[in-house]
Amino acid sequence: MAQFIGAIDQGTTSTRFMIFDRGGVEIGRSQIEHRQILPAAGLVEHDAREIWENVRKTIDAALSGAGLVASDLAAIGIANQRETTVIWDRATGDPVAPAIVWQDTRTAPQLAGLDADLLRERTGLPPATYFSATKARWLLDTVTGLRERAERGEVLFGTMDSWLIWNLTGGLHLTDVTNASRTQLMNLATLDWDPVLLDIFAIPRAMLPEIRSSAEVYGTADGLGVPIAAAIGDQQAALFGQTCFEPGDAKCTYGTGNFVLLNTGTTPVRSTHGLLTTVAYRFGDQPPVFALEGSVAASGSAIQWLRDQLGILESASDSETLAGQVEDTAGVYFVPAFSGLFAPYWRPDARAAIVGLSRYHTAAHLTRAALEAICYQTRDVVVAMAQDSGTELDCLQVDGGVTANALCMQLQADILGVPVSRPAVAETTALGAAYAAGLAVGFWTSLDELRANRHEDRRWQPAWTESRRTEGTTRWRMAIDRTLDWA
Ligand SMILES: Nc1ncnc2c1ncn2[C@@H]1O[C@H](COP(=O)(O)OP(=O)(O)O)[C@@H](O)[C@H]1O
Ligand SMILES: O=P(O)(O)OC[C@H](O)CO
Repeated sequence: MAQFIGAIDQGTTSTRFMIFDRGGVEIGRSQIEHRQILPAAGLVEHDAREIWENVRKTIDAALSGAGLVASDLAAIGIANQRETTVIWDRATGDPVAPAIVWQDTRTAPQLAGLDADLLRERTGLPPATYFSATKARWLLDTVTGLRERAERGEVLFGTMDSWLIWNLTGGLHLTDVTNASRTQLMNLATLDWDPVLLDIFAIPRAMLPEIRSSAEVYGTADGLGVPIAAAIGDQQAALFGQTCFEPGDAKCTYGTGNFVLLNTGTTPVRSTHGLLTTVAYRFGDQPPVFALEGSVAASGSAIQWLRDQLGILESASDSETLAGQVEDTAGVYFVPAFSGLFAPYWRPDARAAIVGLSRYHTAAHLTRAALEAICYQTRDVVVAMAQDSGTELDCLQVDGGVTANALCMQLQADILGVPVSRPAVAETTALGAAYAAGLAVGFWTSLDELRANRHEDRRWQPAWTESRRTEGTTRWRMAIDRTLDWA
């Protein structure tokens, strides 16, 4: 059998292809950033064609960089940014419009009048611009003739997993259950498209992909001859890559946003504190495993904003050096509600605010406030999770781009009041997709094998006093209040 597994990690800011061996050790990688298309305030788009080209380029580059060929891969798994919506022409394969990214808030007017209780009951999700349903509807209502073409089955809807599977396999139209659970069109009880939801959002069923499990052979990648054996939303993939296989296991991934997921086992737990109920993974015909999720829209993107829009950082990693020049934020709080506030607040009317500024403050204070914001937002969802599930974390397992920032991880332990643990393989999203694909083709045969692959790289202990933490969280909450009722 081939000795390696490949994983596509198609994220919000970049696309990676990673190659792992049986011990979960990285053997090769390639990564390409794609354009963030920001046509107006609140609008975030991607070029799906560019993303597909980057997938092809990263596969080729990672293989050649590692001195391997496609036949060295036993399978490929896909992890992807979720909710981002692509509609493409079935005959030509061309996207009909730019992909609408999960952070995009253009569909806020659609939220008025939606039945929140019905949506939460059927989908585990509140009404929000975040999910795919309003985005697909917006395209169908806005692109001339698109609705009629969708009803005739001439155009297809998909999240990034579907778009990539379609292109990789030369025309299979599939999604996995974790991605489908983020469209707001799938019923959590039946794990199928729900006719009532399709009616509410006016989505023709003819354009929807078939829902499959997260780990099974869907088809073979054209030109590579390698089975595509997993598709899983990137946050669920990170949960899997962190080996959070038992109810009560949780992780936080810090990328463009923050995403805390708690494995709740085979029974979905309904949130009353602003969290999402979502599918964590489903393997073949085994029962699905569910998760509670706290999704935070902007975390690493606040660092990108300081870099790209304000120009006060050369690179994201400079944030650690700059913020380290000051002892604290000297009373500054930065709430990066660029896309409104997601969990646990769900306030599309919120917009970002920086409060507490005086002439004394410098770029260092602002950058430190951005790092603290990443951590306060995680704390907000961890607190909601404890209220919903009764699970008090004794340690937070972390991964994602921002965890390279040791100062930020120390602040996270300080603000949370529990230790923070980073694994040796920080690319847990790609690793989770690789694990799922490897299990599907028998490359790995048990979860214990995967558990044995996890090693801690570094642990941060809380250093703040309880009173400093209380003061910080109280002021943070006051800053949150100042962002509301704005958009
Ligand atoms: N050293 C760092 N300190 C703070 N933020 C960082 C650092 N390195 C990367 N980031 C942030 O992490 C994000 C990229 O992380 P990644 O896991 O690749 O995200 P995604 O999967 O959303 O594309 C970017 O928003 C970037 O600003
Ligand atoms: O691409 P990431 O890592 O920012 O994750 C995005 C999430 O999947 C959005 O729900």
